[in-house]
Amino acid sequence: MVACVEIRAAGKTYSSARGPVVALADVSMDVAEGEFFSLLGPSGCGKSTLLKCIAGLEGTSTGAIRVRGQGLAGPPKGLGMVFQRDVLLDWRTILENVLITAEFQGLPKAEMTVRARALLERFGLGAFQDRHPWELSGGMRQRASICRALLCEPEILLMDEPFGALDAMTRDDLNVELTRIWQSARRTVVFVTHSIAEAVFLSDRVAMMSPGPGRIVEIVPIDLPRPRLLSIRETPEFARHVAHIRGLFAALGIVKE
Ligand SMILES: Nc1ncnc2c1ncn2[C@@H]1O[C@H](COP(=O)(O)OP(=O)(O)OP(=O)(O)O)[C@@H](O)[C@H]1O
Repeated sequence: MVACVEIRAAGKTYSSARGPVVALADVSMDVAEGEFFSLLGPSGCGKSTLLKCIAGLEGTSTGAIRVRGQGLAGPPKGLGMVFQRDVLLDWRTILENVLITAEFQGLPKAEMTVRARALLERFGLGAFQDRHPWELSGGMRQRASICRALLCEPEILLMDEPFGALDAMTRDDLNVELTRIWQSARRTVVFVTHSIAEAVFLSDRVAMMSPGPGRIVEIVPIDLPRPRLLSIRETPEFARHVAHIRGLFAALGIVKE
C-alpha cells in the first residue's frame, strides 16, 4: 500500500474559555493512494478536527501528519474540500461559484469554463448553471459544491459530512454519483460521516472513532464488490458489515444494542 496520508500519534487540544478541550488523542493511521476512506463516529468524537488537521487548516498539538510524504505547514497542494454546509457565494451564479478555485489558481478561464459546464451537466445541474445559489434546493447546492471541489481535479478530496443536511432520497442519489465519480477518477477520498450505512456503502475502509477524547478504535475493511448500486444495501454481506460495526459501537456503549 502506498500511503497518501500518514498520521502518527496525532493529538489535538483546543484551548477554550472553559479550559483545554482534548479533541484527538494518539491517532495513528494511513490512507492509501486512491482509497475511499471514511471516518465514522458519533457527534463530537473529533472527525471534523481530524479532517481539518489533514487539510492543514488546523495544526496538531502532538504527533505528525504527512500528505504524500510532506509535513504540513498549511493546506497541501492538490486538495479539494467539501464542507457540511455548502459555502456558495449568493451573488455569483452556480457556474461562477464552481469556477472560484480555478480563478484563485489563475487557471485559463475558457478551458476551465468548459470543464465546469461538463461537471455541472454530469451532476444534473446543466440547466441551472446561470441561476444563483438561493434559487436552488439544498441537494442542488451541495452538488454544486462537489463540482467546485472536483473542478481542479484534486488528488485528495476531503469531505466533511457533505450529505448530512440532505433528505434520504437526495443523499442516496449523491452517494451513487460519488461512487461513480470516484470509480472513474480514483482520487484519494477521506469522507466524514456518522451514518454506518453510508460509510459501508462508499468506503474501502472505515475508521471507527470514539469520543472523549477522539480516538480510532478499529479500522474495518469493506470488501463489497464495485461498482456498488443502492441494491447492494439489501444483500446479506452489506448487512453483515453494518452489524459488525454497530456491534463494536454497542460494545463501547456508543449505540444501543
Ligand atoms: N475551535 C474549537 N475550540 C474548542 N473546542 C473545539 C473546537 N472545535 C471543536 N472543538 C471540540 O472538539 C471536539 C471534537 O469536535 P469535532 O467537531 O471535531 O467533532 P465531530 O466528530 O466532527 O462532531 P460532529 O459530528 O458533531 O460534527 C468537541 O468536543 C468539540 O466541542
